[in-house]
Amino acid sequence: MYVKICGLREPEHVTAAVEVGADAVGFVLTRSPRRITPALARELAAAVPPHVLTVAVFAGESTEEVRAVTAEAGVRAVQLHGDHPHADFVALKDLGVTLVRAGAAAGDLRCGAYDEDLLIVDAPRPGSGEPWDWAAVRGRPEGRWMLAGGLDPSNVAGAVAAARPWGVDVSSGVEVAPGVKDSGLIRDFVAAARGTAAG
Ligand SMILES: O=C(O)c1ccccc1N[C@@H]1O[C@H](COP(=O)(O)O)[C@@H](O)[C@H]1O
Repeated sequence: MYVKICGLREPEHVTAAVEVGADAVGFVLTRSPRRITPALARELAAAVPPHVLTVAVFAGESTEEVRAVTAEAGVRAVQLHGDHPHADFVALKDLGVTLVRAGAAAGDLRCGAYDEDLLIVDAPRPGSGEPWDWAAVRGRPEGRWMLAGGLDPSNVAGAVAAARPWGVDVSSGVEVAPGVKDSGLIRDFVAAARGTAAG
């Protein structure tokens, strides 16, 4: 089970995510209580070992802005929310980073349909922490896709059983307040997602 922890802002939480075995860590570079500067993202990404993917999260910015900010942040993947056309993903191919397409369950659910490398199937309002009907997508997405939206340590195992994703992505569910992560919740989430939780 691939696990991405998103919206990280503090070195201690990046370290916690890496230590408990997260596969990817996300930095939000778009409008959000979790937004950080490209310079801080670069600093945080520099401490992440190469086997963990560093992801910059955008929502609706132009490809020119995505390109410039990604270079400044020094990350290895770009995650695009919003109604980006296929052409935007094609235009970003030469960045040489992993491209992640994120959207609600209403869109095209085939990973690769837009030349992306990974797909995230999310709630209608990304980063809101609102659960949705995860079971409704079971059997529909194809390829390397992550389930997101309202996941937390207490519900992720059930969500995985219901939707059968390749991976999971979380932000709000490992926070004690909007934008404030908790290392214990990060640990619990990764364990629960992989079915290794105690008790
Ligand atoms: O986390 C944010 O603030 C955010 C803002 C804008 C676009 C995407 C954002 N995060 C993504 O939303 C989901 C997590 O949602 P939740 O908070 O766990 O319900 C995930 O894909 C994040 O990468």
